[in-house]
Amino acid sequence: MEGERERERKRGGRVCCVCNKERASVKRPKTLQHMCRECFFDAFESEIHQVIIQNSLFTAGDRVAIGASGGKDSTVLAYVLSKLNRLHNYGLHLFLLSVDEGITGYRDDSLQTVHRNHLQYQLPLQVVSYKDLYGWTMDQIVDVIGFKNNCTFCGVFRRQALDRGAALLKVDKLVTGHNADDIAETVLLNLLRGDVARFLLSSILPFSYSASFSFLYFLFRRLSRCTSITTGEDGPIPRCKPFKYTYEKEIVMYAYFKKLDYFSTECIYSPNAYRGFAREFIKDLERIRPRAILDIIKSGENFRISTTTKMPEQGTCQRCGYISSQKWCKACVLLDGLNRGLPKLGIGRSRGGSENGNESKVEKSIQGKQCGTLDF
Ligand SMILES: Nc1ncnc2c1ncn2[C@@H]1O[C@H](COP(=O)(O)OP(=O)(O)OP(=O)(O)O)[C@@H](O)[C@H]1O
Repeated sequence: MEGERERERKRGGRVCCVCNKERASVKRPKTLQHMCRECFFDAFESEIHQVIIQNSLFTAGDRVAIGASGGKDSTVLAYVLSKLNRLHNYGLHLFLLSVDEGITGYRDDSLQTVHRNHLQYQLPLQVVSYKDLYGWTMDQIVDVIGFKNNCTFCGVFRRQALDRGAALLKVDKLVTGHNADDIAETVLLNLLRGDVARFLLSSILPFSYSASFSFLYFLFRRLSRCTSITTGEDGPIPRCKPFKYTYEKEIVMYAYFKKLDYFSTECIYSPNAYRGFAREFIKDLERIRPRAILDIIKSGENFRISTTTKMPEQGTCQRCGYISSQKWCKACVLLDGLNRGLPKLGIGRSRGGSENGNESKVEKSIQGKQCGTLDF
């Protein structure tokens, strides 16, 4: 063993810290360990397996839809989940589920990747489109709403489209490729948008108690939801994030070394400077201290809603039957605005006319969702 290390050192390289035989060709971003490719693949896959087992994400026989965008995260997820399913006999029936938002020059290209993945991984594919479900493509929505609030429409519509596609496939669960960086980023963004410090301060003043309480309630609800590995258990289809603890850099490395076929262009309608800034900030922290990503997730997890807090009652939308705590679901409110030529109606700019216009000021102030939040 020592001889092997010595020989490698003389050749100017390092030996893999796991097998102690092969030349290390990877420095794991999460642990900074030097590993050979095969040991990196093993470590990467077995960590995801542990997350799946420890969190009881699936039950044998489950039908599971993988939200497939053609990007690196969902492509690696489809590949790894198929592999683990075979290797550990999970007994899952896996499907690819794609939402075609109708974004020319972006989603049409990435969908071609998904079609190839469907053949490469031999997984059945279901595609649902905004055009079929809502009568509008994102290109058409951007024509009327512009670039500023289009992510709100896209996020709300995608969330529902995934549920509708999952219902068509009759699946028990939906998994998405949200990774540790995405989750840390969302925790940070929710804190930045919510201005916790100010609200914590005002919550000690009696006259502003109820406003502060409702604000913290919404903030904590978002924080605990965005860090939960499984969400939507009270909704139509539970959603899981098997990559909750998987670093983005490692997903990219894995996809690169495995030569997986994925699409890597950013959405043309989502410049989102604020999220980009949070992303850069997290990458800077990671450079200094790789654990920072996991620590931020941990902090988000620690914001829990007290079990005595009254949750809003979950009902169904009177228009389309989708789950909603209001008379109309958010997608119907947005659609109503679009169809009436008042596209800003549902995004908190105008209150007029909406049958659903009884949302509190507090909820409105935090509902401007950006593309890529974990709320879709
Ligand atoms: N159009 C879509 N159809 C199906 N699933 C989607 C779609 N867009 C996003 N998702 C799911 O949501 C996850 C996170 O989406 P996000 O928009 O944040 O993309 P991302 O971080 O670039 O992920 P990816 O690399 O998989 O595109 C994706 O990994 C995928 O599982």
